Amino acid sequence: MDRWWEVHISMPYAFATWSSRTPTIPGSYDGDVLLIFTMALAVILLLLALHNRRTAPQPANGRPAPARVRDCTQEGEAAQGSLPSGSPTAKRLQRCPGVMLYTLVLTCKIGHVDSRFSRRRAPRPAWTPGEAHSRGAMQGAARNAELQRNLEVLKIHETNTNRKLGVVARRSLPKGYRIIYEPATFSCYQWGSGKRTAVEEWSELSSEHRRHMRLLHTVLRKVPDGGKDAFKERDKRRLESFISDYAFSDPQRDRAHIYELTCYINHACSTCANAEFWVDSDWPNSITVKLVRDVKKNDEIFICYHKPSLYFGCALCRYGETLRGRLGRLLFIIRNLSRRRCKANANETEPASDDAGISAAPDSSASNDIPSDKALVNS
Ligand SMILES: C[S@@+](CC[C@H](N)C(=O)[O-])C[C@H]1O[C@@H](n2cnc3c(N)ncnc32)[C@H](O)[C@@H]1O
Repeated sequence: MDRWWEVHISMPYAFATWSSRTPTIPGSYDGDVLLIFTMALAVILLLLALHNRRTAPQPANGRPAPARVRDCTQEGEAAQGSLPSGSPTAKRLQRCPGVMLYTLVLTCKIGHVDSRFSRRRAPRPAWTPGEAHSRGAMQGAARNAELQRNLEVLKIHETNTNRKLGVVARRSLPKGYRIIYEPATFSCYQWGSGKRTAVEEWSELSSEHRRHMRLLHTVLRKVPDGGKDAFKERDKRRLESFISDYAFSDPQRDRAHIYELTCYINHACSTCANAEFWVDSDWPNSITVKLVRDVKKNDEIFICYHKPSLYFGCALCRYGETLRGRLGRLLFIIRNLSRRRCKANANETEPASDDAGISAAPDSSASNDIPSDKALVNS
């Protein structure tokens, strides 16, 4: 087969792409099965290719096989017909770039996803938005009261999934209930107008305000505190990526706004989301979040992000999840399993501790990332 190596590369990818677009049934694991199958297929093909290379017939004169460097110089000759197309060297040549390229692509793909997880995580803050307010003392009493009202019914909590933190209901709430009303803590131009002003706006904040935002969002701790001059290209990218991940746009789809509590609500598709939001077009661009169905105590709140380029898809039915999202989830499960095993070994003799008592947090059987006393619960 002349284009043998192309089959190696394209087949698993075609399958993986197809599987990532296949809609999944809510609550089923067929997406994971397809992914595992795809990866297994890829590994089998790779092993077959390596096996074929090893078992390729040796030259009759018993001399050792020529080195790959030599093979590669002979590639041109083979292509020009000076080597017989059926010779072992020519066959090996056909396989070598395919296998190498295939391994490279697969490694890059997996490595890319893995790097998101292997980055050293900043320690979780032991604060609540309420506490941060009182520490920062940058907001008026009215704003504090509003935030307090939000926190009476909601809390930020570890979800024990690859979604990390999420917002959970403290008690049962009826459909139509306004769970959040809060003004933006940070605004800038990010989309629409084509200009990005995140760095300028960040630099113009008072140091008290920046400190407050750092307390709220661990990601921002790596962003320099000083003025614009202190910003390197990497810091600028970090700030802009934070805005892209966490900000809500105003109705004009122009300015981006960061909210203290709403920023922690995770995404579900418009069919599965149990809440909806809207942003006021005028300053201070407050956001309102309202329930569109009844929720029980400890249910996680989901809104639809309405963003076109999401890779993670719906948290409940997984609609829109891409291959990257699936691999991310798979890696989280693998890492969590190994972490649980390590913890179990370490605590073999110690009595099991009572966890946060959040029964409905998704996958609550899995180990908690942060100790319960440090969970972001405003009790
Ligand atoms: C606005 S933040 C939500 C808070 C976030 N979970 C945290 O711990 O900071 C958006 C980020 O949460 C994660 N996320 C939100 N919804 C998700 C979902 N359905 N599945 C996986 N990850 C999700 C993604 O990493 C996304 O970039």
